[in-house]
Order: sequence, then C-alpha cells, then structure tokens
Amino acid sequence: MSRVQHTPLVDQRTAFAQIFGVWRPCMPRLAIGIVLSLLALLAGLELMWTAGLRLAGMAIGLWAVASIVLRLLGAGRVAGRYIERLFTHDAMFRALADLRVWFFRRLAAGSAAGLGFRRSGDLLSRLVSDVETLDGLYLRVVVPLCGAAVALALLLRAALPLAPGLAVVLAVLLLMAAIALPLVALRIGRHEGGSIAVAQAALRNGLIDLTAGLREIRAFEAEAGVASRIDVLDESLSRAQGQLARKLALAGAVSFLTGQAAIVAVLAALVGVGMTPLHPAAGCGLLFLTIAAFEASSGLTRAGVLAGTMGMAARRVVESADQPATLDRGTRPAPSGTDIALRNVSFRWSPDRPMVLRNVTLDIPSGSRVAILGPSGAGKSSLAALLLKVAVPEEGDILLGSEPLSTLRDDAVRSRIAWLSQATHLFDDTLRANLTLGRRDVTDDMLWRALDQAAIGDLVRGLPDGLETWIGEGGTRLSGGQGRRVALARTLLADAPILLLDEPTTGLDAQTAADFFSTLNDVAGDRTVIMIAHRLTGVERIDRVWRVADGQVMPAMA
Ligand SMILES: Nc1ncnc2c1ncn2[C@@H]1O[C@H](COP(=O)(O)OP(=O)(O)OP(=O)(O)O)[C@@H](O)[C@H]1O
Repeated sequence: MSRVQHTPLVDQRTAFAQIFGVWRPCMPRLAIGIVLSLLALLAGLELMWTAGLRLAGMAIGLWAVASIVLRLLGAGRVAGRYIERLFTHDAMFRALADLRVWFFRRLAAGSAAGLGFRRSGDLLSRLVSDVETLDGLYLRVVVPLCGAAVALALLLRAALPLAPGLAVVLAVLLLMAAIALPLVALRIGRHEGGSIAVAQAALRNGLIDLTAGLREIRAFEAEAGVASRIDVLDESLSRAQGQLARKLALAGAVSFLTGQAAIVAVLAALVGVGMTPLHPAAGCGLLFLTIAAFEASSGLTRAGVLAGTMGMAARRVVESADQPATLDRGTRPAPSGTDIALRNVSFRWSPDRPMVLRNVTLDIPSGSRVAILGPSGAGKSSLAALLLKVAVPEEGDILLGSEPLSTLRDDAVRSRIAWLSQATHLFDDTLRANLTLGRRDVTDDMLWRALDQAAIGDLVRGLPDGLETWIGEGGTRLSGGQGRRVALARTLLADAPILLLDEPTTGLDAQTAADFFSTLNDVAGDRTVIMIAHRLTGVERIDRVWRVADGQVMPAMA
C-alpha cells in the first residue's frame, strides 16, 4: 500500500493538444456555448451601463434611458445567463463523456499491456477526478477569457470618448485581472495541482487496497497499521488541498482588489481628481460597466491557480490512455484457419524490463492439445497475452491461420480464442449475467451444459435462485473453487475454435480437477486446447508439451 509515485511522461502541451483533438467533434457545440455566453455577458454589460446612465440621469433630472430598455436588458440578461449556463454545461458534459469513452476504449484495447502494474485506484482517479477536472479548461478558462476580451472592448468603447487616460488605466487593470494575475497564479498553483492529483490517486489506492484486503488485514490484526497509513495519505491530500485553498483565496483577494482599484479610478474621474470631472450620467454608467466587466473576469485568477491541477489531470489522462498506442491495430477479419505459429518471437513488457521470451519458434496445429509448462515467472502468461494480442512481440511474428496477428482486428482474434485467465474476474451480478458475458445468443440448455462440464451444474441446481443467483462482487458469495468453475463454464460457452486455459484447475480439489480434465477431453471436440500450467496431473489428454524456461520454449515429453 505504498504511495503512488508519479511523474507523467507526457508533456502538458501534447496532453492538451490530444484532449482538444478528442473534443474536435464537440467543437461546434462548444463554440455555440461561447457565443451564447458572450451574448449573455453583452446583455449584462449593457444592462449595467444603461442602469448607471438612468440612475444618475434621474438624480440630475435627465431622462437618459427609457425604463423599457432596462427591463428588456434585464430580462435578456437573466434568460441569456440561464440558456448559456445550460448550454455550456451540457456541451462540456458531452465533451467529458466523449473523453471518458475515448479513455476507456484505449484502456480496454490495451488491457493487459502494462496494466498489470497500474493500480486500479489510480486508474479510477484518472477516469473520474482527472477527467472531471478538465471541465475547467472550457468553463473556467476558455469561456471567461472570451468574456474578458468582450468586456475589455466594451469598456474601451465606453471610456475612450469620455477620458482616454482613464480608459488606459482600466484596460491595464482589466488585462492584469484577466491575463497577468492568472499567469502568476498558474506558476504559484502548479505545484499543488500536481500534488493533489497524485495524493487523490494514492488515497483511492489505499482505500481500495483496504477494502479488498480487509480479510487479510483482520486475520493479521493489521488494522492499526493500515489505518495509520490511510491517515498519512489523507493528511497529505488535505495538506495539498489546504495549500491550494489558501492560494485560491489569495488569488481571489488580489483579483478583487484589482476590480476595486478600477472602481476607485472611475470614482476619482467622476469627481475630477486630476482631470475635468466626467459627466455624471456617463460617469455613473461607466462605473457600473466597470463593476460588471471586472466581475466577469474575476474568476480567471482562480482558474490560473487551478490550471496546474488541470495540466496534471490532462497529462495523467493522456498518459494512461496512450499506452495501447504501441499495439498494432489490424483491420483484417478472422482467417478461416486456426493453426498458430510463432516465428522467432522475442518479447518484454516494456523497454526497462528484462526480456521474457527470446527468439521463440513454435507451432500449434489446429485441433491439437498443447500444454505449456514452466516455473513461476517463466513467461507462460506472457505467451498467452501475445496470442490474445494484448501485447506485441518486440521481434518476430505470430501467425493465426497463416495471417500475421498484427494485421487482424482485435475482435477477430478474440472471436477465435476463448480465454480463461489465471485470475478471472466475476462481476457483481447474477450467475446468468456472468456466464453470458459478451454473448446474447445462449440458451438455458447451453448454460446448463457448460455448468455441468465445469462440474458446478449440480450445485447451481441446488441454489434457490438457480441461474439468477446474485454472486456478489468478485464472486464473493461463492467459494474460490466454485468461482473458478463458473469462470471455466463461461470460457467453455464461448464459441471459439481455440481454448486458451491459464492454470484452469487453480482452486479445484484433486477430484474436481481430474473430473474437469476428463470432461475437457470430451467437450473440446476438435477445438485447439492450449493449457498453461506448472505441471501436468496425468489426467489431461495432451498431444504435445512445451516447456518455458530462461526465455526459451522447448519441446518436452508429454
Ligand atoms: N502485465 C504485465 N506488465 C509487466 N510485466 C509483466 C506483466 N505480466 C507479467 N509480467 C512480467 O513478465 C514476467 C513473466 O511473467 P508471466 O506472468 O508471463 O509468468 P508465468 O510463467 O505465467 O508465471 P506464473 O506461473 O507465476 O503465472 C515476470 O517477470 C512478470 O513480472
């Protein structure tokens, strides 16, 4: 349960470019959102300007603006704000949904490629909080920046004819509030932004570890130690959040003071400090307009502080989702043949890790039953990952039905190979849903046959809810061996000509394992069976045995 040490590999600019790339189809909607928010802002600024004119005009007995204009602008501002909020948030939520789908697709495509070392809490953090943080890019940065540009233009249009010197002062202050201060805030908040994302992921990891390992924690009476580690993670997140909150407050105060300075400047001009006093009506209008313009830009300094968090979020999202890009996405459909051939295949999980397989050549003819044996860590499951195309060889070729695996579509490969992984996952759902995962076309007869073949049919028949039994998260309502048999039944149900079974009898007692192998001999029919195991029990019907050791795959005695 160590802390997540994380330095993103992708630079910020690349990350933002990639995220905006994903959002390209949403751009028209996002652009309409900007236009709507500018219209609402325009209505608000005009309202303040005319309200100022009318108020001062009435005070000095000058009928400057008809009240209907005010009413129209007031109603327009309220309606505009409502529509703009609705539209921009809707557009952003759609963009975030697209980003999540993109992230998830890329992740799913490379599920085994490196994900063995990616913590689930960290991934969850990226998928939920990091993606969520990115809404600020549009709602807190892009939209308010466009608004600040419009506010500046209106302020200059109003102030320049009245007092050019004052116009320059107001423009400088507004540029400070909208550009300079946010940039300073960006530098100040960058560190906390990164720390919060990392601390959040670390805490999530810790909590997931805690809940998943509760049984072990209790058994070893490790509650106190684990709780104190969670406290440390919690504290480091709170500390980073506290620092960020202080900086946000400071940024808010500085930005507020900039607005106040602008108001003082207009008031000074109204009473004629160092210049001819402004006309009261126009001066009052300008005062109100200034208040509104600075209010519209006030969030940008806070956004500057949060930009560090957004930058880190963007890098973390892109970095994770980028992993499968190394895999070769093929386009060809599944070939009719199912012979498997490896030709001089060398493989390692990443450039900084040692070679797992070196120059491996082997043939698995269609319909044969092959055992791949070897000690723990020899590379048997890595070989399975290569066959399933969730990892790619560094050198050499893998052929399925004489077609290079790299040219085949991922789903084509999966339609040909049914896989039982070493640590299969059962979902928090019914037995039926777990068995029919990914398949809609199975009848009850087929389900019962598969359950019987996996030697668990009688047990399920004895359950009050039968196939509708809820098996709990990770199959916790089943024993380890029962869960394994359900997973076996799921694999046997797959209508694929190749069965790839990674330690199929893990968790089964000797008799059930022997029963399983004898049924496997019957049910496999003319399917290819590739069985990964540490050793054979003697019950399996195997045509050929390969042994993996020291990166080599050598034929062994059956
Ligand atoms: N997803 C992964 N990412 C990075 N490295 C991995 C991954 N899976 C396995 N490895 C590494 O590859 C090497 C071979 O592991 P592999 O799981 O293929 O061995 P194995 O023969 O199946 O072992 P076992 O019998 O214990 O399951 C090991 O050093 C392991 O740490």
